[in-house]
Amino acid sequence: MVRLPLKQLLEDNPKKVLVLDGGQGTELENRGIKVANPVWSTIPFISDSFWSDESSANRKIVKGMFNDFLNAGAEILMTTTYQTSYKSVSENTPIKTLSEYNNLLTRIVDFSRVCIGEDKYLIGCIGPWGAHICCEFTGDYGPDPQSIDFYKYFKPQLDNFNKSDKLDLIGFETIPNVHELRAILSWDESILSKPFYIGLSVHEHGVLRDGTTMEEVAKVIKGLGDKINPNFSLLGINCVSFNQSPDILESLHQVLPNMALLAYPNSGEVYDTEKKIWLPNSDKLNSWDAVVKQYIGSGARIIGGCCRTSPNDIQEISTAVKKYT
Ligand code: MET
Ligand SMILES: [Zn+2]
Repeated sequence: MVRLPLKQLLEDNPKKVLVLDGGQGTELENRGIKVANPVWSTIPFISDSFWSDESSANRKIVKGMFNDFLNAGAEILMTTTYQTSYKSVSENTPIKTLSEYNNLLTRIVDFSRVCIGEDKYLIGCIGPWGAHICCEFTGDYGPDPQSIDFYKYFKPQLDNFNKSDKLDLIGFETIPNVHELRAILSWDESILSKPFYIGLSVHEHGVLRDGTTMEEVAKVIKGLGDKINPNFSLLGINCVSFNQSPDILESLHQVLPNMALLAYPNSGEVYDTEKKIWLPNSDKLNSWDAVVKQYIGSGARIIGGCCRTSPNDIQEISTAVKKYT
């Protein structure tokens, strides 16, 4: 095995902090792929030419993105499968059957693994239920969130990722709603058989997008006691406001001091989910150097960037991680 199992790497080296990549979806957009569509960054993989034509322009773009994140210092990278749920794909693309869907996911994972090589860690990225109706930044899951069948929504993607030996970790990203958090944490090893993390979508005032406090989040986790799935490896925040992210991570650390954390904020620009555009961040208060220092002090073990962060950001993160570990 070229890579130590990720959990072992983190446990055996308590000081090790892994540098994650940046916002793949927005980075693909910067490079000319139109991601503003219902399957978002899955779009380049939907066309047959991506797979049949080795010199396809989109193939070069995706490869180039991974390359630039690697050169910037990323040691753990994600598949661009944030909006690749079976529901989103089968409702919005010509891919309709479960077997075509599995073929798509397997091809994406295999391609991503080839792009990053055997020595880097690969995360199978899974967006929240809310992503398919654009509410991961409001957390508004409708009048009856407790009756949503989250497992039905996630199962096809999970089943595929669980089986993949090319993936080291499953990442549930941008989870904005406590019912969804509870659902994911209720799944045992028969449902989630690979190490996984949960990235919370947190409001700049420090509560989950649906208003749940970090104390309540901690209560959900502590309440599970030893029933918690042993594959639950890290908790953290992603796509949260850059400026507020150190305080938010610290508040999570305060309530869950023994939990390995991860943080990958967005650039601070604000996403308009209707128009699918980014509105500028008028005042960037901190540097990556300062932010990374605080994250590490708050127990972060994986640090990177989310939407609108680029290889340049990852380079700055990587420099800061080296400085503070
Ligand atoms: N990992 C995802 C991406 O960069 C996260 C999106 S958050 C809206 O595309
Ligand atoms: Zn993001």
